[in-house]
Formats: sequence, structure tokens, C-alpha cells
Amino acid sequence: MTFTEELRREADPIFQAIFTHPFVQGIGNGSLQSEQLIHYVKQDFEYLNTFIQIYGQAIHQCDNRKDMGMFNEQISFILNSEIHPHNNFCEVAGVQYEDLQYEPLAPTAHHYTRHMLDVAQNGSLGEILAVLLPCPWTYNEIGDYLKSESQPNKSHPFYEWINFYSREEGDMNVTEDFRARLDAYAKTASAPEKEQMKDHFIKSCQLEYSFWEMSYNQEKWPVL
Ligand SMILES: Cc1ncc(C[n+]2csc(CCO)c2C)c(N)n1
Repeated sequence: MTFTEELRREADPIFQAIFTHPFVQGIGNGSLQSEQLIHYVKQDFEYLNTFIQIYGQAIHQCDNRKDMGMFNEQISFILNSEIHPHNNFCEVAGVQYEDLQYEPLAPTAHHYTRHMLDVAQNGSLGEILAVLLPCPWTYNEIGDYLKSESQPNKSHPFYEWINFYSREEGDMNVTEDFRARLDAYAKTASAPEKEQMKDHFIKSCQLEYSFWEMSYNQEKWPVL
């Protein structure tokens, strides 16, 4: 079993809980309220800004052009492509994307971004890959799950979102790129470093679940 197969197996209860979370189920059956979609997009826009900054820190640690290119490509992906699923949510909610940008972070989004920033600032490249991997991996599996569960056609309100994240057979995508790189890294990593990477990965999986929960409940700071 490869290192990332081991991580995926350990995180399976979290993946299963994500698939059945009411927000994810709501994407599948089109039952979400506008306020829930708006809360998600506001928070996710900020989350992705942090993600881009972390890619910058990852590039800082790369010692070869291939890895630099991989992270550079992902920065462009977030800037130019990941706006499409956000626009899908905005259209369904009946709001302008520009009106949802640069909002303060809610507690869970604050927690998740600080977790990633901490590893990016203090960890190795392998640790950075481990903390980032649940982000594309859970979304790809959510896309695959919703595609097979809801069999959406073009009239489905979230057709674009589901197709954006689901994978075609044989696709090499960011999840596979990160996994290959992390598996190579794990081959020479010490046992304590592997434990660190596992811990970062599992915490990010938990925080992926919490991010859906935050959006579903439109989480706010306790005292306003
Ligand atoms: C909370 C949260 N988690 C994951 C994603 C999905 N996502 C974000 S960046 C990325 C890969 C880019 O290299 C993917 C797939 C999201 N939008 N929001």
C-alpha cells in the first residue's frame, strides 16, 4: 500500500461523513438555500486566496522546475478556473460574485486557513503537500459521488459544479499529481515526519467536513 493509500484508508470515515453531509447532499438534490450558498462562496473566496499564497510558499521550497511548474499551474487553475463553480453557486443564489468578495473569515474558515499557513511556514514540502491534498481529493470524490448518485443532466442547478470536480476515467489531475509527489517524498521521509504528514492530512480532512458544516449553518463569531 502506498503512503497516500494509507492516508485515504485512515480518513475514510471522514470522507463518508462528507458525502452524506446535508450541504453536499443539497448540491446533489438542489435543496440549498441562497444564504447557505452565499456564505460558502464568501468564505471559499477567502480560503482560495490563502491557498494561492501557500502555493507561493511551496514554490519557495522547490528545488526543481517540474515541481515549481506544478504549483504554478495550480495558481492559474484557482485564479482562472475555480471561479466557475463559484459562479454556478452565485447564479443559483441570484447574486453577483463581485459582491461576495473580501469578506472577513468565519471561525472555521479562520481555523482551516491558519492550519494550512502554519504548516506552510514551518513544515517541509512533504508536509505542505499533505496539508493541501484533502482539498482536491475530497472535492474530486464529492464530484464523482454526486455524479453517480444524482446522474445530473444540464437542467440540474449544480450540473456545472458537479462536472467541474468529478473526474473522467484516466484523468491525470491535481489530486494524482500531489499524490505521486507525496508518495515519492514519503519513501525517504523518517517515521516521525510521516506521522506529522499524516496528522496534517487528517486535520485538513476534518476541516473540510467542518467547512461544509460552517456553510450549512452560516456560522458566525459568537458575539457580533
Ligand atoms: C474548502 C475548499 N476545499 C477544497 C476546494 C477545492 N479546491 C480548492 S483549491 C483546489 C485545487 C487547486 O490546486 C481545489 C480542488 C475548495 N474550493 N474549497
